[in-house]
Amino acid sequence: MTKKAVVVSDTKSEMEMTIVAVSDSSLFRAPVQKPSSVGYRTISRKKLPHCGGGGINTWVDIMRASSPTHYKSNISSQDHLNSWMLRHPSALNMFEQITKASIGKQIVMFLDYDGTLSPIVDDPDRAFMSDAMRATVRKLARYFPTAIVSGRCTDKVYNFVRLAELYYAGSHGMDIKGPSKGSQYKKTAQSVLCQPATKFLPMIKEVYKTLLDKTKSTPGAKVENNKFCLSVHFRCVEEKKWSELAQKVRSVLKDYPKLQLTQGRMVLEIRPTIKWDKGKAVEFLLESLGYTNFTDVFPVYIGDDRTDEDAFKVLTERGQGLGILVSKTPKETNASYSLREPSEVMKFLQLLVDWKQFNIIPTQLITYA
Ligand SMILES: O=P(O)(O)OC[C@H]1O[C@H](O[C@H]2O[C@H](CO)[C@@H](O)[C@H](O)[C@H]2O)[C@H](O)[C@@H](O)[C@@H]1O
Repeated sequence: MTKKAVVVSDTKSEMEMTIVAVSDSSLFRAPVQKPSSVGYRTISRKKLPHCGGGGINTWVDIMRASSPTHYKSNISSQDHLNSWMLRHPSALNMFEQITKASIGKQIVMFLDYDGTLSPIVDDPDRAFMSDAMRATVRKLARYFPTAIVSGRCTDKVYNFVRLAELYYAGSHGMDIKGPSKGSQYKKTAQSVLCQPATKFLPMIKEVYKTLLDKTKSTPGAKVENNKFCLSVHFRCVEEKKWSELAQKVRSVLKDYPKLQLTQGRMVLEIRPTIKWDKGKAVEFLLESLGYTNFTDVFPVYIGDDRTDEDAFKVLTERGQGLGILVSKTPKETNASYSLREPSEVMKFLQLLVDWKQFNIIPTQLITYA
């Protein structure tokens, strides 16, 4: 059967309202149309070259690719955005279809933190979420089991979010904790639910100290200890120093083949080489919540970063629920939908609350068209 979905773009253009034909089964899947590689960031989320592999230039290219100012498109950026929006429509405009697809299923919410609940800022220690966002997430958790899935360590992200009723999967899912109080969805008295990388703790501590020492002479570089993983931030490092910084990180990691390097938004992330990521954390949490049956659950994952792609991919592969990428610019993604920024994430979460609380027909809520 074929349905028609109204896609309304944010931007003033001929694409403002487009009727797209989508089949029932493809509505919540990754887009059917294969994206042209022209103008897309082609640096994939694969691991960065380790000590042996890839020259220093490869590293710097990868660092550049994570900076929006370096993003270059061969086609007009407006056309590019419009075509991307057709394949990843705004979750606000698709709200009715999303809620319809969830009927008869329990929605479970997975929310990334940085760039999703809080705006990206220069100082990682000051990435606060607004009180309004906190109040919205609190309401959301009353109606739907809700988990924060973050690259930060669980304690740190908890200190930003400060909602005891949520699940937290910190360190890219390597430190999963259940609600400490106030959740009807709490399934067990245990607080720590899963820590698959415990044996790496001494190594991570050692590398943290070495990286602090090695990078202290690079102005603007910041090393963050996320317990089971580390972040080396280069957002505030002058571009001409990126190569030097990459070289320093590389020289430290060459002695630790059991650690791998991945990349986030202007950050190099160091983590154990275990087969565990945000996608695995989502699967673990769904099982912990008792949703082993594919037909009774509708997971929704919202995130902005490359590490969130592991979770989007899991949902796409399971053919379950949907992923929403938070981005203002076109990016290669496994997510089906998009939201432009944290303020839109808040609107979407509020729509879910209103829909559940007041049973309001979603179209009455949508004013974005
Ligand atoms: O999975 P997340 O919750 O998105 O965590 C990923 C990284 O987020 C933080 O860094 C990012 O946000 C900072 C504050 O806005 C920004 O300065 C930085 O450039 C971003 O990469 C966090 O500090 C990292 O440790 C996380 O790995």
